[in-house]
Amino acid sequence: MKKPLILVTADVKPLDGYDWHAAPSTYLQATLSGADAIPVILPSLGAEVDLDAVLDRVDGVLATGSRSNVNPQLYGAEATEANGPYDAARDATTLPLLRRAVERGIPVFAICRGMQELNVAFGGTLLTEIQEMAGRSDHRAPTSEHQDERFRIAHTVDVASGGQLGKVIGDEKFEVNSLHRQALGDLGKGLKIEAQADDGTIEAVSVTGAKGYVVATQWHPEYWVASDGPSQKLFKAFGDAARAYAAQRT
Ligand SMILES: N[C@@H](CCC(=O)NCCCC(=O)O)C(=O)O
Repeated sequence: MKKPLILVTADVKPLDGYDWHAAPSTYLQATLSGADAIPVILPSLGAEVDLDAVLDRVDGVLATGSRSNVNPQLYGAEATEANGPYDAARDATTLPLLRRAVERGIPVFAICRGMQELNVAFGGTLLTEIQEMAGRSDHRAPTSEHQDERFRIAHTVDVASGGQLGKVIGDEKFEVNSLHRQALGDLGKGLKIEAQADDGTIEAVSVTGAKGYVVATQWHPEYWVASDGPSQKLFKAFGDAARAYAAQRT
C-alpha cells in the first residue's frame, strides 16, 4: 500500500527578499518517521487555492505550531502590536482548511498554534499572555539558543479518562514541553477537552462528533518523536488514521 500523504501547514516568512511558505523540518521528519507518511507543504495562499481540490488528494492534515499568533479579530478581540506577530496569509489558509478537513472526516493532528487555529476555526476564543493571568504558570519556552533546551520537558498534563487522547496514550499523567504564551479560552463548537495542565490550561482537545480522527495538542510531540513514548504514540495514531482514510479514499 502507498504511504499516506499528509498536508502540512506553512508560515509565511520573509527571507532573502522573498516571502517563503515554510514548515519546520521537525514536523516533516515526524510525519515521515513517526507517522510513516509523506509530508506535503501547503502554501498559505488563502482563497486562491481550491481547498477541496487539495483535500481530495491527501489523507491527513498536520497543523504546525508557530511563534505568530492567530489574529484576534478572527475571534472578536482587538489586534495589537504587542500581541503580534501575525501571519494573515496563514490564518486565511489554515482556518478554512481545518474546518473543511474536519467536516470531510480527513484525519487532523493540530499542534500548538495549530490547536489554537482549530479552536478559532470552530468559533472559539484564545487567551493571551497567560503567564500574566492569576493562577496560571508560565508556559513560554526557556530563553536559550539551543533547541533541545527550548523544547525541554516543562510540566505534566492530566488526561481526561475515556477520551480520544486516552485511547492513544493512556489515561496516566505524563510530561510535556511547552512553548506558548496563548491558550484556548472559550471552546469552539464541538471541541472537547482531552488534557489539562495543573494550572487549568487546556493542553489537548478533540472534536466531538467529527467523522474522522482529530487530536490537537498545545505541546510539541514532533520534537521528541524519536525518543519519547507518548509523542511516538501520537504520530503513530495519526499515521494509522491517515492509512485507514487512504484505504477508503481510493
Ligand atoms: N504563538 C502562539 C502559538 C505557540 C506555538 O505554536 N509555539 C511554537 C513556537 C515554536 C518556537 O518558539 O520555536 C502562542 O504563543 O501561544
